[in-house]
Amino acid sequence: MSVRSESTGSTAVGEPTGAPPPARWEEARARVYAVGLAAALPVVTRPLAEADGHTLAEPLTPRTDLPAFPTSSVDGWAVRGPGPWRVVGRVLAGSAPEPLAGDGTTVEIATGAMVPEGTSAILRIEDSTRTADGRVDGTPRPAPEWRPTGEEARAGEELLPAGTPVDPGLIGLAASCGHDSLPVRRPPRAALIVFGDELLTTGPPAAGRVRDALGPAVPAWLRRYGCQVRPADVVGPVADTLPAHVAALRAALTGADLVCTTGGTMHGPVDHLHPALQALGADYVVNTVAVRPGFPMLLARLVGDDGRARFVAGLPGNPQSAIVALVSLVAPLLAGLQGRPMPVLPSATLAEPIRGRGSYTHLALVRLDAAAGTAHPVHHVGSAMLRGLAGADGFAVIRPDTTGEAGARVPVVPLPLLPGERPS
Ligand SMILES: Nc1nc2c(c(=O)[nH]1)N[C@H]1C(S)=C(S)[C@@H](COP(=O)(O)OP(=O)(O)OC[C@H]3O[C@@H](n4cnc5c(N)ncnc54)[C@H](O)[C@@H]3O)O[C@H]1N2
Ligand code: MOO
Repeated sequence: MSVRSESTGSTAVGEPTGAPPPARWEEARARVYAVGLAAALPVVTRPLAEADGHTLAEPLTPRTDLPAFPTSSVDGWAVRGPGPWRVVGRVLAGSAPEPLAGDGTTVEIATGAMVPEGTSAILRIEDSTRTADGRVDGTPRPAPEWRPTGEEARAGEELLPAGTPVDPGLIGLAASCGHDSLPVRRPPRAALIVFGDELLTTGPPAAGRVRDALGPAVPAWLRRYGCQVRPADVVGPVADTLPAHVAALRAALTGADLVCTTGGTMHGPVDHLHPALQALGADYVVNTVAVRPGFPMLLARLVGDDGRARFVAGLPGNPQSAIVALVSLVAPLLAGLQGRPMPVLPSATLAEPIRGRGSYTHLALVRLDAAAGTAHPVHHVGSAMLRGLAGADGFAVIRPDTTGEAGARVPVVPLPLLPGERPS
């Protein structure tokens, strides 16, 4: 069975004669997002405390009005009619009070307590005095001191759409809406296979051998995109033979929704990824992208025995190119698999010029100045280097057939960094 491709046309640079042309960068992203969404992960029900990092599979709606009952926002006196008021009781948070039956009566009320029916105002404790005969007196402030039913939301109102990432803010809101659990799409399970006999997994590079920089880093990036990656799912370096490639892919595909591989994406003497995908009967979703660096990146799809799609993302061996492939293809694929919207790219103003790469998109590492809204090119950005990337926030997108002039507004593909990881 041969590997089929969704694109057609003439030969690309670095590809064997007869290979289809590389996909345009935007088009490749749109295509992988669409296939990811079509293969969106199953919906499961998770208790709130275990839902962080999942994705809402249905809109979030409150089970009741919010608040569900009129709620005092102060400690004070719920009064009825004009004062002074005779104290007839007390209502604390957590109980359903009797109505205030007669004018001139009051109950002591705590913050968060349900306001008794018949209440005309709430007088703050600090604004109140006592008359000689023990009645409460004072002037309620003009603004209401309680939160009316439904002030925050109405029962059944859509608060957040399906596809929203579940974060601690959403979890708190869901709890206040009365939910015990949520219908969510589970996080994607990812695996990594590192190819390359020249790679060392420990010690300094020497004698023609380099350190595997991707085996330790890619799982951490994948986790930032919401994937679960167990240590046992990181495999390699796998021997540079076709049977070893096929066996490693087959094993990884049994448990993972997405298998990333590094290296071997070209057609050199020990590049076995393409023949291995062919042996497994995979379809190409994308096979090479008109982007520099990262051109030989690919995404292939296999259908499992259960009828569900699994994906193989071929990340080029050059380390920076591998990360370009992650932000270019893997990020939109994972968004689709999780049923999330296509990531919207922020834009920034180039502080310095960045050259174009002819008919290819150029992804150029930049540092962002959030306050100024500017992007600053970094140094040491060769595709074999990681020095520039380790100090960058993301990649400026220099579109095909353009030059990034200083002052131009360009999209930026962010690295999935956590707050505080690039202090200025
Ligand atoms: N004839 C052509 N050769 C190459 C072309 C081309 O267009 N025509 N493109 C170059 C580009 S661009 C890239 S990117 C690489 C991609 O090649 P592979 O994906 O097949 O990767 P490898 O050949 O296995 O390795 C390339 C390079 O990266 C180093 N490497 C690999 N894995 C790791 C790792 N885990 N950690 C650190 N470094 C790694 C490897 O030692 C090589 O130096 O192809 C070009 N060739
Ligand atoms: O495009 Mo390669 O991916 O430059 O290093």
